[in-house]
Amino acid sequence: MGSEIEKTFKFVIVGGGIAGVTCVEQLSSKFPSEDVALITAGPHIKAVTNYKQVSRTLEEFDVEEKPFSVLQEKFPNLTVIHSAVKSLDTRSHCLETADGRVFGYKKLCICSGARPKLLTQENPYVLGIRDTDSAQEFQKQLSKAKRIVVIGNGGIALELVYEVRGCEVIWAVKDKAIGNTFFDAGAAQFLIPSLEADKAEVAAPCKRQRYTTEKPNPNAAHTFTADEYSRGQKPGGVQPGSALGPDWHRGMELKGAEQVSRRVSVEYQCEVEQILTSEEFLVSSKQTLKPDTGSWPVYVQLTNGKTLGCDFVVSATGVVPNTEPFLHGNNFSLADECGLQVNDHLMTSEPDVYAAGDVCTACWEHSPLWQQMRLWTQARQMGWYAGRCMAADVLSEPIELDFCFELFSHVTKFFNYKVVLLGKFNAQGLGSDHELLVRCTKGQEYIKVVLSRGRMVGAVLIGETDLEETFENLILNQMDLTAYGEELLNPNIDIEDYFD
Ligand SMILES: Cc1cc2nc3c(=O)[nH]c(=O)nc-3n(C[C@H](O)[C@H](O)[C@H](O)COP(=O)(O)OP(=O)(O)OC[C@H]3O[C@@H](n4cnc5c(N)ncnc54)[C@H](O)[C@@H]3O)c2cc1C
Ligand SMILES: NC(=O)C1=CN([C@@H]2O[C@H](COP(=O)(O)OP(=O)(O)OC[C@H]3O[C@@H](n4cnc5c(N)ncnc54)[C@H](OP(=O)(O)O)[C@@H]3O)[C@@H](O)[C@H]2O)C=CC1
Repeated sequence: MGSEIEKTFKFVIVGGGIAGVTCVEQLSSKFPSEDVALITAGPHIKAVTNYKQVSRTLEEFDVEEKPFSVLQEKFPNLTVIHSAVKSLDTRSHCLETADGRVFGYKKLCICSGARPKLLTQENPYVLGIRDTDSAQEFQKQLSKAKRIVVIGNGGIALELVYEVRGCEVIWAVKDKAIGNTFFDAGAAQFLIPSLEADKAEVAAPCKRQRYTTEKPNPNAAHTFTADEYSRGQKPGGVQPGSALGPDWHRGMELKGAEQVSRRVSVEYQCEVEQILTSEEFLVSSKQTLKPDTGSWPVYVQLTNGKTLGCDFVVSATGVVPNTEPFLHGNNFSLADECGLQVNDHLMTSEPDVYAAGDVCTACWEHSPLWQQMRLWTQARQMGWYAGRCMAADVLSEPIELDFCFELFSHVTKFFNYKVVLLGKFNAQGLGSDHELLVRCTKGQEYIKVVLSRGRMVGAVLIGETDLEETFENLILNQMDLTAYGEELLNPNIDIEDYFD
């Protein structure tokens, strides 16, 4: 590092997303007389508001994009540094920002999030969605589009195919059913009619977490390349921001150039073979490819033999943790998907360096009912727990793994239905050692329970089932339910009262 250390802070947190901000709040309030710094590349911070613990593990909260001043006014001991971290030296305990300043730390927490794992880099016709700016760029491109191709079968794809209007959407998934990341084929079958129905006809709106942003920045229309994200660069004067979250599309018209309502077709069990420009397509179509009608700026060749022209491709194909600037010259252990490995105290393999949220990979021995998913709730829980672990370390106090890591729980909304996922909701890791109970009322609810050796280990609840708390208890207390058999889901038995 070239420059002199400008200041050494007791705690430095990198990243102004949910994980980083929650960690900052924890430490700034616990140590009001110590210097705390938040270094973040994005132009805003994410603040959790209206936090409510719904049950032992289920929580609800809203997220708001706020200016830095909100945090600084709340915590006089906090300094917010608006710049990307460019390099880290864990031996000398200091880091350098993109604007050339060097800061020291006693304890560091890396909460730099993740970036879209795009199918291909640097192709202007392949978009990813991560933050407010990339969502606005998507909206801009969509307003001129007649057809888009969405690749991926997880959260973003599920949201987009349902929300986009006025544009034909072709959705290509690797699997036999939609929504593979969140549920099974049965749930997919329950949800599929919603894609065909018009928006107003389907499930009644449900209460859920909200996401609000500052007014859009008119100069902020820029799609960040993965490289820009990972290096925290500053293209066009703007910085990569933190990830969007629930209801990010609310108040944002996701409308294409056509006068049609929702028009979605699904291509199952296929992947992208290659993405071609119109020129490449013309050349190859003369040889082997079967031409699609019309002329499009970009063509997607799928492994099922189809080649589809479209205005642009959305690569909703997961995320890759933003570890890049921190690794060089240090000795961080990385997980397969490149996350910073953390132990049950959220410590990385480097001394005094912690990590939380999307950037890290939970490498402790998990509770049999919990798994990591890169979600808003887990980012908040990890940020909060990392702050507590850092505090305990400084105070030489013992600390046990927080209860929130006992049971996986996620509340969200897909196709306008409330969706609750608990424990091993997709029988993850159970092999054949499980049985499923399912109750489904078309257009109303889908309930699936995963049982292993007579005990409930997971559940998927779609619709207003009101069963989440009862099932959460049954999963946590591991009661033997063998005697109840299929009666567990008998609609004529009020299971809530029964197990109360
Ligand atoms: C479109 C979309 C919809 C989603 N919907 C949901 C949902 O409905 N429910 C749900 O639970 N989850 C959802 N998620 C996932 C959720 O938003 C993320 O898991 C969560 O926000 C991650 O928080 P984080 O703090 O770890 O990272 P981020 O929010 O990505 O924050 C990372 C921060 O680090 C900063 N940063 C990055 N690199 C550097 C650097 N080198 N130097 C300094 N700062 C840096 C960034 O500017 C940013 O402020 C969604 C994600 C997306 C993209
Ligand atoms: N409501 C919610 O909870 C929401 C949560 N999110 C979160 O935001 C983040 C980003 O969302 P998203 O991008 O949808 O990520 P997800 O991880 O949810 O889904 C990625 C999907 O893309 C598939 N995929 C990966 N690589 C390829 C490829 N090369 N070709 C075709 N398909 C591929 C994956 O399949 P496979 O798994 O088989 O690799 C998976 O189905 C995630 O952490 C997600 O959890 C986003 C929106 C809503």
